[in-house]
Amino acid sequence: MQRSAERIATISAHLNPSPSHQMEGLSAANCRAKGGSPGFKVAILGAAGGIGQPLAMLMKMNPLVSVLHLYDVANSPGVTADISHMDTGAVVRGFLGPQQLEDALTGMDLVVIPAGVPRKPGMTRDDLFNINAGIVKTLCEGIAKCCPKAIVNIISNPVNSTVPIAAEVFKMAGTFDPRRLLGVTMLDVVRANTFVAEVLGLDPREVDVPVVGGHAGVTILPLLSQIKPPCSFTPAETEYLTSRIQNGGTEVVEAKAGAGSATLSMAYAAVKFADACLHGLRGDAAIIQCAFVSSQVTELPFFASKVRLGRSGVEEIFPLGPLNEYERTGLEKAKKELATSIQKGVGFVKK
Ligand SMILES: NC(=O)c1ccc[n+]([C@@H]2O[C@H](COP(=O)([O-])OP(=O)(O)OC[C@H]3O[C@@H](n4cnc5c(N)ncnc54)[C@H](O)[C@@H]3O)[C@@H](O)[C@H]2O)c1
Ligand SMILES: O=C(O)C[C@H](O)C(=O)O
Repeated sequence: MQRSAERIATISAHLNPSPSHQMEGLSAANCRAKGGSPGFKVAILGAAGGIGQPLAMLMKMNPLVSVLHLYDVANSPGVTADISHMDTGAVVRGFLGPQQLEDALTGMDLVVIPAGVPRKPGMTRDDLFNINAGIVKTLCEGIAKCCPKAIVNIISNPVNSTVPIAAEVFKMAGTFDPRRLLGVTMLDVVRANTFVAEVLGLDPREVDVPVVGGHAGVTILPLLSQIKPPCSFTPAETEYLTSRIQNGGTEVVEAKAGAGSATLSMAYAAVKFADACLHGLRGDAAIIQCAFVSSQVTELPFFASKVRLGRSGVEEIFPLGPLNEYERTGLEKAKKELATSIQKGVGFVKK
């Protein structure tokens, strides 16, 4: 946790304020502010995108954030100018293009990565691999160099491969700490809570569905037998809910009809997850969320399950707990597909 001491000067430096900001000798650079509130430094890579923009807005509203760096290869100055006018505590700085990546990353406590292309109807997440693998690799090389101790939240798809890519990059750089690398599967939990609450006639805020495995199709495995509050489902309800949760992303991709994939619900989920990471970093007790992490819960090197977040990132990984027959069958299918996706990510960096 660090105190920001250069609040206004940096806003001005990075946004190139227009003359209207500099009337009568007073510019943002010589206002009297001494510093921002104490908190964490967070970077968003891909901050001008469909997820990046609402994510940046929500992170600017988070009282745990003192400095917010918005990096993209396009349009980050405009998004930064816009977000920086919000009267919340975090200082916002914008960074544009690869030559500013290192400045964007230096000193960060948490880096959130939604950079990359989204799906169009008819595509799988794996169809994004060819473009997004290289993007995530480059960004992670920057993290290894400039903020190797940062917690990294990977949103870019296919998460089942991009997280292994990040791990390999960090291993090659000698900076890999498995506790600090987390694939964001929070949207699956958010969807599961919503859909289950609909079926049961409950408030979604009172429902907690563990979702394990990974983040694509059959690798998304909701454990309906372990929901809180404890409830039972008919076989038809189990089938409907599992299928809807596994295909929630495709539901949005088809509804957007070529205009991208989930952005607003994802920004909400990303901020919920990033906030949990920040509470963990602050040392708050019992911060537990599902995430796709380096894991020994199964024989696979990466797996999503409930984890406890703390000052070092992932401090405990919980076992899957008792599964029913339906979930055990789902787990075998999930592991088979996950193994291929993980290997594809590892191979991409090693080749
Ligand atoms: N994990 C999840 O649950 C989840 C949910 C939704 C979307 N996603 C994924 O998130 C990614 C982004 O989705 P979106 O809808 O925001 O896409 P988008 O196209 O709207 O935005 C992506 C942004 O990334 C930027 N970008 C491209 N290359 C970059 C680079 N090298 N460095 C920095 N920024 C770069 C683009 O300029 C753009 O602003 C996609 O891969 C999508 O599949 C994941
Ligand atoms: O479905 C997608 O391609 C985006 C994301 O992974 C989602 O689950 O919404």
